[in-house]
Amino acid sequence: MKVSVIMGSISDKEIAKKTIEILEKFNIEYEVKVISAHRTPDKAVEFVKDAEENNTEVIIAIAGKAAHLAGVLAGLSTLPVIGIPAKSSTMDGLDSLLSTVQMPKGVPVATVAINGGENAGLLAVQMLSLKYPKLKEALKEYKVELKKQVEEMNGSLNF
Ligand SMILES: Nc1c(C(=O)O)ncn1[C@@H]1O[C@H](COP(=O)(O)O)[C@@H](O)[C@H]1O
Repeated sequence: MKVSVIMGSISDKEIAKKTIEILEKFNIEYEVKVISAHRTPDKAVEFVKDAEENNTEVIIAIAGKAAHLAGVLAGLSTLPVIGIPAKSSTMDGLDSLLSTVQMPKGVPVATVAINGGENAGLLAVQMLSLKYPKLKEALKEYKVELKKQVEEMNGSLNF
């Protein structure tokens, strides 16, 4: 079981960190690579060719601006691809959001929010939990944690 986290550029690193934190919390093996569909198209093809043999079960692609990375990887692979639009330009990430989410039919990319590193990690865990029951249990515990956090917010209301 492995998740591959692919960034279009090292400038997307802070978003990748948020994803990795989640994957580590759930003890999921991962790899991180910089591959650009624009700048290194050959590497994108090569990565997808090897991905399944290397035990990758979910691909997470982070890209800003004209964010074609997730779509290209999805076009090359039958693995689920989660796209994280990165806020990296003068357009506040709306450019990346639209170019990640607006895929033509036949090639879905599960797109999370702009800079949504955590949710991309969690979505990957949820996908894997269909196959690995231990992860399902861990996700249930995570939900309990979330509930506690909201209860604490209510406990500290002070108007
Ligand atoms: N959108 C893409 C792709 C791609 O889609 O292949 N490759 C790089 N990029 C994005 O360009 C932005 C600026 O990159 P630089 O800072 O390296 O110029 C980054 O957010 C990257 O993800």
